[in-house]
Amino acid sequence: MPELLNEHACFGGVQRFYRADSQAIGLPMRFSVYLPPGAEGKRLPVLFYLAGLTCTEETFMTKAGAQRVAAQEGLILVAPDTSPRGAGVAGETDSWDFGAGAGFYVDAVQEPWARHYRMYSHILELRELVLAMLPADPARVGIFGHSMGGHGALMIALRNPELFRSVSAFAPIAAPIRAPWGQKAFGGYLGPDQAAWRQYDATELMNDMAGAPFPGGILIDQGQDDKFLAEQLYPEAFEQACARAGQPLSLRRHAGYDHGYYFISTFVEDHLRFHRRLLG
Ligand SMILES: N[C@@H](CCC(=O)N[C@@H](CSC=O)C(=O)NCC(=O)O)C(=O)O
Repeated sequence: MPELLNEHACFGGVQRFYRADSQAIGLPMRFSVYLPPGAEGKRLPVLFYLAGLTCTEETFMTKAGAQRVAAQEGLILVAPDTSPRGAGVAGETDSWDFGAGAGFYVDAVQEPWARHYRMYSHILELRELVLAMLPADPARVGIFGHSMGGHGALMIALRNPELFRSVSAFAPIAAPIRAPWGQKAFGGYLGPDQAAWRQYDATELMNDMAGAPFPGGILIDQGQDDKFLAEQLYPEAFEQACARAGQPLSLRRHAGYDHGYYFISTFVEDHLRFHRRLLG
């Protein structure tokens, strides 16, 4: 059973932080949950948020300001950590864009990462755990995220449209195969064979689609003053792949906004309402 580490009243609901043994990771993993008011005796929609490089299960809950709208909309929010912690891999905390805090939501197959760095499987396992422990409706689960996690949300949703009914992202690393961050992570976790990287690249997955996996649309917000935009993010590649597949996409470009949580907190309400509308 998950261990409740702490909880805080928040907008009439409760903000909780948990630790639970992870079969996928082989270590305890932390995650956070926001439970809106009035959940007793109900089955509520659930929205997973995947955070970016250097973040933890706390970042979104403390910085995005999402709980007020989640309380209004009756949405459960769940935020996992971004990597295993304390895996004991030599050098895992040496860089901020690979290793600890940078799991990239893939299942590593390269040593020495393959034993614990299995974040793709962890997200799917956490979905099952959350559905079993919370007043959650398994037919109404959405996913979104930011940067590394924005890409993780797109990629996991595209691979599992039967498990996630809605998907959106803030400034995702939309085509990681083309990005220095993605090349470093996929090379390290998956090895040199780039053919094996495609299964974890949202743009490549969308390029392979014969039709729209999310006919209700996908929402992406992107700041135009994002210092990572030109080198790392490639939203236009994902946009072209969606157009090719006939996937409706709302890619909103915002002048003046950067990559950080001031940007996310500005538009998070739109994302929560977007998911609530699609999840019902
Ligand atoms: N240390 C880095 C900056 C790291 C950073 O910007 N992380 C982003 C996610 S980037 C892609 O996944 C983030 O969300 N940080 C947390 C925050 O509170 O802003 C550098 O030196 O540039």
